[in-house]
Amino acid sequence: MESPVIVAIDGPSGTGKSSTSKAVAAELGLSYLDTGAQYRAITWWMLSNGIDVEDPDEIALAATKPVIISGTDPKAPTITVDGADASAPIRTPEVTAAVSAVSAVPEVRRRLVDAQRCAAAHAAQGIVVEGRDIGTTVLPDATLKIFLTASAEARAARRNGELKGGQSMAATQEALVRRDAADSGRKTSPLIKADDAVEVDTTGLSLDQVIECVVTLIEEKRAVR
Ligand SMILES: Nc1ncnc2c1ncn2[C@@H]1O[C@H](COP(=O)(O)OP(=O)(O)OP(=O)(O)O)[C@@H](O)[C@H]1O
Ligand SMILES: Nc1ccn([C@H]2C[C@H](O)[C@@H](COP(=O)(O)O)O2)c(=O)n1
Repeated sequence: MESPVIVAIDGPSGTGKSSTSKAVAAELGLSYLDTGAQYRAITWWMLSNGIDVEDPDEIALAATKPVIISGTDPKAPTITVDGADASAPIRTPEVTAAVSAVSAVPEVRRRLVDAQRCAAAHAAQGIVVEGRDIGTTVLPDATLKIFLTASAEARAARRNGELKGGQSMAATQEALVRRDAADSGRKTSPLIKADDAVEVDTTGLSLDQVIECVVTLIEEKRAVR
């Protein structure tokens, strides 16, 4: 029997990882895992429980306390923390501002990477997993690795479209670039392209074109297995 297809999609913020991964997984009948949502969920728990998110030792001591569960249906992904729906609170500006610091703590990464590998191992039809270190660390034997990129200007414009004008383009771009620098500069599992990943620059592509490109790459891999 053919082994399930495992797709790793990494890249900086706003390159289209979530939108692409969900659509590709839904089209091909695969599971979907948003690992950024898990780092956001643990960050939300830390902020809600009075943990100093500037103190890596305090974060490390608390890292195993919250119970984080991700639902992997690409048409209705879910995330709960200690049984409560966390899908809205993990998207607040407070969580976005703190998530890079929390996700740089090795104890946080260890527990989430274990959960991510477990989800991939149990996906009977295969899975699309998106994040920052999926191809390099979490699933180094993935069937296909994609690294999405886009200019900082394009990414800021996309984000501002979501924020519906609440922030200037320059401020959005500055926040994106600062988060990328923190995620790329950390010691443990930094954001970096895996040597064997296919880089797709999405700057001049529509979302539908990116989805089509990734589906084609997966079909090509499947055809030669
Ligand atoms: N190729 C594209 N062209 C235009 N808009 C796009 C494209 N890809 C994604 N978008 C839009 O850009 C925004 C950000 O996309 P998405 O959330 O998928 O990015 P991401 O890489 O997962 O970001 P983050 O890492 O911050 O979660 C969304 O509003 C999405 O609809
Ligand atoms: N595999 C991952 C996924 C995410 N992170 C961290 C770094 C990001 O800034 C943050 C939020 O991710 P997003 O929801 O914007 O995709 O989570 C990570 O370190 N490793």
